[in-house]
Amino acid sequence: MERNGANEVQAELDSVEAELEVVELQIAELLEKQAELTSRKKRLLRKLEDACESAQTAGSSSAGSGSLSGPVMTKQELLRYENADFPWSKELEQNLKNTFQLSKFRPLQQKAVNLSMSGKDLFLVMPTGRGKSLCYQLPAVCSEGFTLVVTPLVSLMEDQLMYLKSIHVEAATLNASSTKEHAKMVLAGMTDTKAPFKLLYVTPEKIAKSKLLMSRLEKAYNAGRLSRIAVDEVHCCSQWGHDFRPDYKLLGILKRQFPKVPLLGLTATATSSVLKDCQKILCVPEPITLTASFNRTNLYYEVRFKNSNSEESIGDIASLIEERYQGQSGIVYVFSQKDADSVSEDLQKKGINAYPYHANMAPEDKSRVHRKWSTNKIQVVVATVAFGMGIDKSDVRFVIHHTISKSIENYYQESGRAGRDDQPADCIVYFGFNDIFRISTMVVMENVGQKKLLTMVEYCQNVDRCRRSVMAVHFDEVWDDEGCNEMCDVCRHGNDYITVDVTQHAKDVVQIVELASSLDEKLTPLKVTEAWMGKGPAKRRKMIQTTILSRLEVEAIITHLLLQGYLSEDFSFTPYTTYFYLKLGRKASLLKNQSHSVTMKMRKTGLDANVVKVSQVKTKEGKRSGDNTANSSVTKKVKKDL
Ligand SMILES: Nc1ncnc2c1ncn2[C@@H]1O[C@H](COP(=O)(O)OP(=O)(O)OP(=O)(O)O)[C@@H](O)[C@H]1O
Ligand SMILES: [Mg+2]
Ligand SMILES: [Zn+2]
Repeated sequence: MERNGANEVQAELDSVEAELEVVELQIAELLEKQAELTSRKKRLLRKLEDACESAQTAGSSSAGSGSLSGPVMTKQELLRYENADFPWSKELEQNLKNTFQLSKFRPLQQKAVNLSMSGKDLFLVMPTGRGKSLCYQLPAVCSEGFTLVVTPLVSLMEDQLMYLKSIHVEAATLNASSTKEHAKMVLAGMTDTKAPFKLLYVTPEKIAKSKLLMSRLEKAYNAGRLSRIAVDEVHCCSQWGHDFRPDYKLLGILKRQFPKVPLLGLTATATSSVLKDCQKILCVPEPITLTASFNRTNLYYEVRFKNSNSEESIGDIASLIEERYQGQSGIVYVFSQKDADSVSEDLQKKGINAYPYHANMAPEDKSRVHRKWSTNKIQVVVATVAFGMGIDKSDVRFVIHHTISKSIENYYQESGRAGRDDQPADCIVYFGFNDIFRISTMVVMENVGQKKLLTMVEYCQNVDRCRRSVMAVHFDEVWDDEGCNEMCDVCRHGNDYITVDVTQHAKDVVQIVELASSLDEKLTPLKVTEAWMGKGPAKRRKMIQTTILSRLEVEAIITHLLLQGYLSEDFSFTPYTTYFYLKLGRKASLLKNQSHSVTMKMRKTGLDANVVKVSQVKTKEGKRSGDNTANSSVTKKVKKDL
């Protein structure tokens, strides 16, 4: 009797505990939702504030030219720097036209130049290819003495020197490959009143390691000849940035030793927390931050599904290049050096003038490919991310990602090589299921590697928000959906989505993973996919619910479950490789709750009434059909199974 009583109590206790677990997860979900809403609220308040302020100063601030911040000046005060009535304005104007041969400033350039000419410390965040270099080159030409420019790569330096030489601006460089005589000449030139150069480019290593350089800089400083310090790619200071370089950490010495020299930090991608970190590292007390809108209006963003069959995606890329970009210049970014070689070979076989580029090539081969591509003798460079910083070809009409990037920042930067001439250009990413895990195991050691990768996956998987708005939120920018102008696949193909209930699918997949774990087995995403599709061992098939969905659909749903936390990653290390397995995520137990449902937004194209419609978002017809666009084909078949 007593024993029975104890059993009953135990059973009730178990059930209460299970229920409690579900409640706790629901609380966690709500807290997540609260955080998201709070951040949206903050953004909207900022937007409102901006709107009120610009209404007060009607007409004086140009829309879309970016936002400003900084403790030293109010927005009102900053407006004055947009003007051309400074003592140096005439000289700037003349040099802009005659030396740089540019007809007018681009948004924010004039303000940045004026602020720097006034001796202010400045962080300039401006999308790649917008013309950050001019913001220190022009002041350099119009100031006494010289500007010290810190650049992370020698190739970047050489490009700039070549360009400056072509417009007859004197510039010099000091790096590891400088000869003794050259270095001697440059060091002497730093205090020469005849000013043999206006810009001196150095690597951060030089500052960190060369006492001689520091002592000459000090002399130049005391003689009033060090007019400005520019730190290019300033995000390299911060470990949170996407391109951390240890030597940048030591650059604080510059501001500490030369406090009166204005410093200008430049970057294309830095969130406010990265900038704060850079500010601390560089010892700049109160910089003004100018942030140009990240929005590159001439770029069309698109995501396409990549089939696990690589032949198919190469064929797709080849016909795109042949049909849409005939005779036009472009880049295909790939995951690895091996991929660079094989993809370019495949494209060559299909008659496309493509060449590989990766870090492991001999330096002369790399520069030959770069040169030939720059002069249009090669149409397509098939490259790893080694082909990155400093690529400044203005007429790149397409950047195709054969594999997703490892973060949104990286994607923004890489795709941003397109359309620097402001003419229309396309940024297309091929989104493949297996690539997620290839990259995942590569970034496993990085602090926030997984989190960043998942934001990229979210960008690709998403079909219910403008691609630009996804980036804007990521870059902390206030976003207005009209800013896209149908220049992304989501906006262009109409806002015609439905929400599909995938609860039963989620339960089936979770059951597969659960079963494996009860048998002490780990499943890779590929194994989960195959098991669910009924391709696993016959004995196992009887114990699970298999599906008739297509591979792409299965992959889309598993990706969704991973992004939503019903599944999560489980790494395993061997001396040779890292394995990615799927395990139950923190939300998996929510599925035990009868009332819990999992939904997924999908494009409506081709759907009929069999689909479980939870809510129909909008029904505007798209301008083009979106068949090759991510998720469209998924929805077509989900209906069969639902
Ligand atoms: N006011 C302007 N009008 C027209 N073209 C300009 C203007 N300012 C700069 N450019 C051109 O824009 C191109 C890109 O400039 P720059 O290399 O400075 O970009 P960036 O912002 O430093 O990009 P990245 O982040 O890739 O380094 C150059 O070819 C430059 O000549
Ligand atoms: Mg630059
Ligand atoms: Zn859009």
